[in-house]
Amino acid sequence: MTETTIDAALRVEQDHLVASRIALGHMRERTAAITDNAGDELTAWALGRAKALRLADLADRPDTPLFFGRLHLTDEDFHIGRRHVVDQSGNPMVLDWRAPISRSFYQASVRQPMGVTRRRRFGFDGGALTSFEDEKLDAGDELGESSEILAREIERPRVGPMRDIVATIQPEQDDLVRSPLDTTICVQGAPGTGKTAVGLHRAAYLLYAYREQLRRNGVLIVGPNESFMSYIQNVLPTLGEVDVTQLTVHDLVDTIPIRGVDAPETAALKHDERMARVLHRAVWSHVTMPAESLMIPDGGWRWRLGEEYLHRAVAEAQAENLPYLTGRERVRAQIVAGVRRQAEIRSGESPSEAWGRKLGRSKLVTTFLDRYWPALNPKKLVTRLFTDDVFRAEACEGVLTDEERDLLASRTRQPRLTEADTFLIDEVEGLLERPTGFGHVVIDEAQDLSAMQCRAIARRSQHGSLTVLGDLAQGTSPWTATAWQHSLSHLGKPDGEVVALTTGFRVPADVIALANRLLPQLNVDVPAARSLRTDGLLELLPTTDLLGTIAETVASARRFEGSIAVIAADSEADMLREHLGEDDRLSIVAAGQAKGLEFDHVIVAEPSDIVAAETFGLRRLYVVLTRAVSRLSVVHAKPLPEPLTDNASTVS
Ligand SMILES: Nc1ncnc2c1ncn2[C@@H]1O[C@H](COP(=O)(O)OP(=O)(O)OP(=O)(O)O)[C@@H](O)[C@H]1O
Repeated sequence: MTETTIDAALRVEQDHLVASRIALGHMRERTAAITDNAGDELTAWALGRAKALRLADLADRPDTPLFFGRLHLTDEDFHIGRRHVVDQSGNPMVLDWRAPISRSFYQASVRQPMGVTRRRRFGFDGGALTSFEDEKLDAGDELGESSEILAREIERPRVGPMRDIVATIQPEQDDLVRSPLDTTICVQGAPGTGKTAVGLHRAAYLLYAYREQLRRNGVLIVGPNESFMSYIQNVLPTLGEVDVTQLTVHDLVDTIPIRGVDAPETAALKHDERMARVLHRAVWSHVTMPAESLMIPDGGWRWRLGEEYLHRAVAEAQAENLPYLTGRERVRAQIVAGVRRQAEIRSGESPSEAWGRKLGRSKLVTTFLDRYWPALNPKKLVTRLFTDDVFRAEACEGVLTDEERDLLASRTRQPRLTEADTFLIDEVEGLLERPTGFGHVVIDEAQDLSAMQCRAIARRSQHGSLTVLGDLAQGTSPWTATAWQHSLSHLGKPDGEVVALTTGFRVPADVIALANRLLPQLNVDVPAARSLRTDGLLELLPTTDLLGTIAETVASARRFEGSIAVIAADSEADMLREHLGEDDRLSIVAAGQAKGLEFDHVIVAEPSDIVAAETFGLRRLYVVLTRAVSRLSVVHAKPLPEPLTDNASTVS
């Protein structure tokens, strides 16, 4: 195309963008005009909520493109964007990226054109359309990873929270994003390969493709900590999905105040899967077989339920594998049924439902249940496990060693409950009653979850599916996963498929090459990342004045656009924060908090201290080094950790 035909074509596209924004405005007006005070209060509330969600979905964000691509099929063409936009007569102006036709925008290739003759990608500056790039697939013309628009997108300076990648999702990512609702997938992705992005886009895709199903039970996103949650929290709303629950794994079970801290070996034990067996036994040890008959006065009658009948009622409820409290109710119902049958035989008619309810709730029946199948309080039960030696010994017998059992013992009658205890209490709650489950759960940084944390998630996704995201090489928790199969079993989805992502979109090639030197020593079997990015800067800066060199490096980092982070061992972060200050562009980040985040320029302070600070220190360093989007400076006064010393010289 000549310069002028390109300009003319661009103008036509810009006009289409303006027209689409106007059409979206009309759609919003039509939605706003829908009356929501029809019917009873509940219907009006439901309508009002649906309308508010729809309006939020139709919000125009002037700083993001309404469409980012155009597909020419043999005899029709479509613009592809964030949501459906139709004109006043209902003709499509923009197709939602999640619609079935849009799939070919992400997947079509010269080898498999999927009916696409030409694919156009648009370049944007904020919400303004500035360029386009064509691939004439029918003429054998395909850009793939060499697309300049893709390069610009992954090289752009990062500011603020995470953005969506909807315009440039790559084919292998798209396969994961569009996998069906009934499939659980586990993505083992090297740093910066887009795991988090894929998980969030999958959530948005499922909410579109299975809206009715998911409206009932919803979608949950689980992440490791608050800073990570706030980093990702805007992605789904910009994709039009506002009705999603986003929680840290701690908030998922957060019902009691945490006042204590466990010794490391006690915490590790409490997070071990064997605790599930201990708790199961502790709960069910409360059920005993009735050793008496029950006389029930009812008006002028006295009904008798024999020991054998009651025995059978308890045994059958126990055999049914129901949640504990449902089992208790089952026995109550059997008692009522037994009396009802006698009353029917005696009088020839069946007593009313209200009679049955009253009888079931009577003091006599409840006292009987309290003796043989008592109601339980999860917090009290867990506390008793720590404080009652006999109870603990019985629950742990044959499951834990004596030393392990003793680790659970509390020295006080009122032990201060710890973070690990919240998962034990949640496990007990799950044994008593099934929690309401989500239709789909996305779990990020899943390699760090313990067996008991996985089980807490499993309880909330029993009838739903999962997207499990993580990287075994970045596992740093004391109970970090060593194989995805274990995590998937604890998550209740042993058949989930494990898929690897290895193309890196964040970390420049030189930086990933440095980080990859650590991989052989991380004791995990994962494929290394290859970077799509050949730009970037890596410098190793030995110094005798650590603080001075860090301050100088920060000053020179400010010459470039984008975010800067100084990442240091947790114990040093406060001191550095005091020394360097923080502002819009500069963050001082404790190594323990860096997971999942990214910054244009990362300055790593004294890597050997980061390694020395914890058991999985080398993995922590691997996480820290791979946070860099464009530039990485490693400042050190002590020798570098051994794997980094090979050929270590200033590289740029
Ligand atoms: N297809 C893509 N197009 C453009 N940018 C992408 C694409 N995929 C990923 N990215 C960008 O790459 C960066 C890394 O993505 P993301 O954080 O999802 O990776 P990750 O695998 O979760 O990384 P880590 O495990 O290191 O935390 C983000 O800035 C993301 O926007």
